[in-house]
Amino acid sequence: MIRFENVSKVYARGARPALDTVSVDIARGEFVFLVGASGSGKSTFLRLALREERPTRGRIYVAGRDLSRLSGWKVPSLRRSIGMVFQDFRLLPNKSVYENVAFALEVIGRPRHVIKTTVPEVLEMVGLDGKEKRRPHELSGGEQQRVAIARAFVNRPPILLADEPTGNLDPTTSLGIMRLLERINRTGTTVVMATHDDEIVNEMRKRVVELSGGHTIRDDVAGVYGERERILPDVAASPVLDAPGAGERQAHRTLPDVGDLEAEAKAEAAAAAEPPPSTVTPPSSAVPVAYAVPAPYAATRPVDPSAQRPPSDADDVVRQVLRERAVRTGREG
Ligand SMILES: Nc1ncnc2c1ncn2[C@@H]1O[C@H](COP(=O)(O)OP(=O)(O)OP(=O)(O)O)[C@@H](O)[C@H]1O
Repeated sequence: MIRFENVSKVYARGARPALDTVSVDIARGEFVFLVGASGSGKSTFLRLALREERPTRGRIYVAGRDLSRLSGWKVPSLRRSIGMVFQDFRLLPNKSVYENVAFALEVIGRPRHVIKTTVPEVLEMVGLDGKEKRRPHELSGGEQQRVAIARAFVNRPPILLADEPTGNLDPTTSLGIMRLLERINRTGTTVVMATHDDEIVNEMRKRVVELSGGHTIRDDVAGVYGERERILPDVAASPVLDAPGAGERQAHRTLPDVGDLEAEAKAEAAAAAEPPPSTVTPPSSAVPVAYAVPAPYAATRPVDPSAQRPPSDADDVVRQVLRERAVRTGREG
């Protein structure tokens, strides 16, 4: 479905390649995490697949098309076969939830009666029925991302690309978003997600392609985020020892059943109402285990200011979680 053959990308003459001889083959229906430090080439990979950028060398095939032979007028048709989700949601601020999703169908000329039936269906699928009339600023971050996913998926593209879709969300909300992406993947859609989020990658156990300095340094069928499997092969699979401090974080994460939108919505609401993490006592069964493991790499991408909305209790919790993560990352690194 997506095939990179010895692909290199050099943005400016003399610059280090953003991607260097990368070969990756992603089959129809796969779910793939693209991980790597900031600047390793993840977004470049996604932009090349979207034909937003052209490779300097190598061949790229997407949804049966050889992108090197794709003439300009066929690019919109390629893009219709790819849904794209971003960290900062990129919703139209003056349009309602319904209009944001409908817009994606209007621009490709779908008839009004199709839009009228399709939009409510997809909004129900992402758990936003009842919120059709709200504007983006009247939604939580998780809800805004659900709108963005609905918009990306409403045309039922065979491929969904997501660039840090949980980067602005707290852990519980992120899990709800992951469940949604997983559900979309189960409909047969190929999902490729660039992320820094070690918890999510470790939890999902999907294929992991790791980039470093533009090179592919790892391609694991059911991988974890960082180096731990190679360092501590015996403990890496243990849920309690899954990550340094995982016990503390576990106290904030209620894992809803797959497909249970109501439970996911409740979990998000509970996360927003929860006191900051530092005031929560971890359950005795989840006592954090102290062992020295190098941090894989820091989540260095800053929260995008364009994604900001009026402050709420949920924002306070998110800020607190991000602060704590930053402190923890600094301590481990
Ligand atoms: N438009 C551009 N012009 C010049 N250089 C670029 C451009 N986009 C990216 N780069 C460079 O290419 C390299 C890879 O960047 P890329 O954005 O693909 O990394 P990334 O892994 O997505 O990083 P992050 O996790 O921070 O988003 C970096 O060195 C970056 O500075």
